[in-house]
Amino acid sequence: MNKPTETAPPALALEAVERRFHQADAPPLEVLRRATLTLRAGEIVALVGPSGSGKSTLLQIAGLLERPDAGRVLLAGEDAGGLGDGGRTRLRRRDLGFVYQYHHLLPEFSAEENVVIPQMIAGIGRRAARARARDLLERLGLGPRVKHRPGQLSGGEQQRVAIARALANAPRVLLADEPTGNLDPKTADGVFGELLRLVRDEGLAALIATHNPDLARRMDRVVTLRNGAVVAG
Ligand SMILES: Nc1ncnc2c1ncn2[C@@H]1O[C@H](COP(=O)(O)OP(=O)(O)OP(=O)(O)O)[C@@H](O)[C@H]1O
Repeated sequence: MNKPTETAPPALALEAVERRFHQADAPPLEVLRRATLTLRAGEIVALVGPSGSGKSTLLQIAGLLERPDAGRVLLAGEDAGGLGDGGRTRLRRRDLGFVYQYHHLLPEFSAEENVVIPQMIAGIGRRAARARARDLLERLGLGPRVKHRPGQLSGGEQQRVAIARALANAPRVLLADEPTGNLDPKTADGVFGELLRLVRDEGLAALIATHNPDLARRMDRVVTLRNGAVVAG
């Protein structure tokens, strides 16, 4: 196994991240309180905690989709805090892939096109993008389905396409929010296994929020959030 050297910066680091939401007639809601966590290259980490503990908010901030009120987010050692919106978009496109509970695939495009399009947005030529899409979809067992549109695929197949799309641009870090939460338990188990295998094969780091303790146990490490603070991990 390729071990990163001790001096390599973590793939993702959150340092004392705070996020609060203002409320009309009440003190601000403190959603993240000095949340700190580090993902080493290739490490797969479960993010768990009760409903409302701040998991989705933390993933939004780690994914550079929201800014923290305090604290820092570093991707491969690069501090996203000092960047403008353009720089953050560049970093997000280069380093991050996302999988959500609902797949958000483009319904009028085939499975293959759904995986090709984000690559073309990133400047990759159509031929290379198509080869990458085919490879990922085949590795997810979707070889015979690449020309199907999302509406012609099962829920598990749609979520596999969403996984291929997230990995298409070879990100450094995968962020996932209940990636199999919308599937029945048996399908969820299979899709989750595929996700873990592909993430390991590609050597990515991953931070995956889940309510499912069985899925959390299959990851390298578990980080627990309670009331917006990291209490274990
Ligand atoms: N934009 C917002 N404005 C106000 N409050 C918000 C906003 N986004 C999230 N919250 C609040 O922040 C808290 C944490 O929400 P978050 O979605 O991060 O929790 P979670 O751990 O992902 O929950 P779940 O497991 O139910 O998905 C909740 O109390 C939520 O109502």
